[in-house]
Amino acid sequence: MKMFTADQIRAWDAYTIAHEPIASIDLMERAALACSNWILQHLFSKKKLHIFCGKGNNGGDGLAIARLLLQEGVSVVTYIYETGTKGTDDFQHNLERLHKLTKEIHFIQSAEFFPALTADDVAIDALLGTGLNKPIDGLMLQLVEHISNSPAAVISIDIPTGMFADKSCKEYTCTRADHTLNFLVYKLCFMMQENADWFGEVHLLDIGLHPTYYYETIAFHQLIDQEIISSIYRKRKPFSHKGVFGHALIMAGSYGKNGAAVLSAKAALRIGAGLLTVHTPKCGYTVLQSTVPEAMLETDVEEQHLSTLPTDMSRYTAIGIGPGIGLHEQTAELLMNLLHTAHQPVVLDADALNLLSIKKDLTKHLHEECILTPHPKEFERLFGKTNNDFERKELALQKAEELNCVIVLKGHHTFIASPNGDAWFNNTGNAGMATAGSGDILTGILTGLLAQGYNAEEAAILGVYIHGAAGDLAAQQLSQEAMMAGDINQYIGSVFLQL
Ligand SMILES: NC(=O)C1=CN([C@@H]2O[C@H](COP(=O)(O)OP(=O)(O)OC[C@H]3O[C@@H](n4cnc5c(N)ncnc54)[C@H](OP(=O)(O)O)[C@@H]3O)[C@@H](O)[C@H]2O)[C@@H](O)CC1
Ligand SMILES: Nc1ncnc2c1ncn2[C@@H]1O[C@H](COP(=O)(O)OP(=O)(O)O)[C@@H](O)[C@H]1O
Ligand SMILES: [K+]
Repeated sequence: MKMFTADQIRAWDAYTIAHEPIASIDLMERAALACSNWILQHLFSKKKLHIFCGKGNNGGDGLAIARLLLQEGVSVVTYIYETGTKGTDDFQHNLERLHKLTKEIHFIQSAEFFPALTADDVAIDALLGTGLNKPIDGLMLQLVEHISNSPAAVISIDIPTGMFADKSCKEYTCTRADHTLNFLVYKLCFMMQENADWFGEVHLLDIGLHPTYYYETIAFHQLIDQEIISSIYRKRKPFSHKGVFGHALIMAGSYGKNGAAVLSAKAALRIGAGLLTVHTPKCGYTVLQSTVPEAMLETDVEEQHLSTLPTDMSRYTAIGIGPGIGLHEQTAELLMNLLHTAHQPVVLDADALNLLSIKKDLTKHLHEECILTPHPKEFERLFGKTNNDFERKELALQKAEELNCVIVLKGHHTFIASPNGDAWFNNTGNAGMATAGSGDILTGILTGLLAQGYNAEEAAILGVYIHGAAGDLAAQQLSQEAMMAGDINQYIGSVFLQL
């Protein structure tokens, strides 16, 4: 699904008005209807609704929502943030219509006009939407804080007031919503960890804008969805043999961390690699042979850490390195040898990334079939600090282009930066995956997909999606608390059955 900027959404609005054609006020009515239906369906109608409106079109939505809910018999009081200036045309029009229906319209000119809000109330935040052009301050800030700090349930229309759709508002305050009713397509701001405390649960509402604009407009970011996955995923042909699905090599484990190798190895097999060899230190031998009998094993000459590449590297179609390998000097040499010689696709994770951040000049050996999978801390070690999540995303794109490799920046909405500038956010996965070993499984998944011939960008998109979707199924069955990383592997098969 394409993700548009606030400017693009505004242009889509204008395109729909011109080409459907439809009057702007009728478009606002559609948006308001979608919101009021959502509110009615989610039982908030049982409580008293306080609708706070600005004088832009976000406020216009609020006024129309007030009218639609009043017509359904809901108890509604409307408040208008008074600026002393006239509202937009659609705002004024909706104000006239609301005046005909109710006397419960109050104007807020100072903090004395703020209503008391109780736990039985619902506050609807229609103060400011995508027209925000500076951080909120003064009375607007006080009102937003009043709403956010109240015990009422808070629903923001389109976007919490004070949040910028396309840039950071980390230093500022926004409405703290329980739910945000976001129109049409996800905005960038909802992908960012730093905003998570503000927007609550985001619900996507279709307000029926013209499809042609959607199809013809280039988006800078995409949210990975079923359609994208179906276009990448290749079904197996009936006559295929195991040679077709590649030979994956996983280099993982060290003394006390051979479990990481087990998790990665199982994931590489579950995702469908034809053959798998695991390269571990000698101490991993019994662990691997007894837990992953499907895998072949090439033990290192060293007992406790990796030091030397396996003998015939040309056998492998894809390589994954990093889970549990530690930071031994000899392991760093192995990584250096690998990057100097490997022509195959390579996934670098965990300690391979930490070694890379110690020996940064090795990054010049990365190539377009390499995938780096840092979590935010590893990303920072590799590429330095950024001021906020938006800057970090930009840095990931810049580094992907500079190093000519795919960067998978892991998080709740994992971000995939491609060397060609493509930018993808993932929408599967849950907090149950914030548990030791989840990342090791992703390494195995990505290596297994590369071995099967998916290119690095395809493998990253498909792999991150399947990893999260398997995590979601595991959480449904076992709870987020009780699930363990190994459980993610158990549900990879169920995800394939749904593709
Ligand atoms: N597809 C669509 O697009 C559809 C969009 N729709 C709705 O329209 C909304 C966008 O409406 P919008 O453009 O009128 O902007 P909105 O946010 O209501 O207010 C702008 C006003 O706020 C002011 N202002 C700005 N920053 C401020 C600040 N910090 N503190 C105080 N004031 C500030 C600014 O004043 P100025 O600085 O220009 O004087 C300006 O007057 C969108 O979110 C959605 O809800 C639907 O109705 C239909 C389909
Ligand atoms: N709250 C969350 N929501 C979605 N996915 C998550 C969440 N927490 C962790 N994950 C996923 O789990 C994996 C954790 O990887 P990583 O941090 O390397 O963990 P580990 O070092 O334990 O293997 C990543 O793929 C990440 O996207
Ligand atoms: K709002």
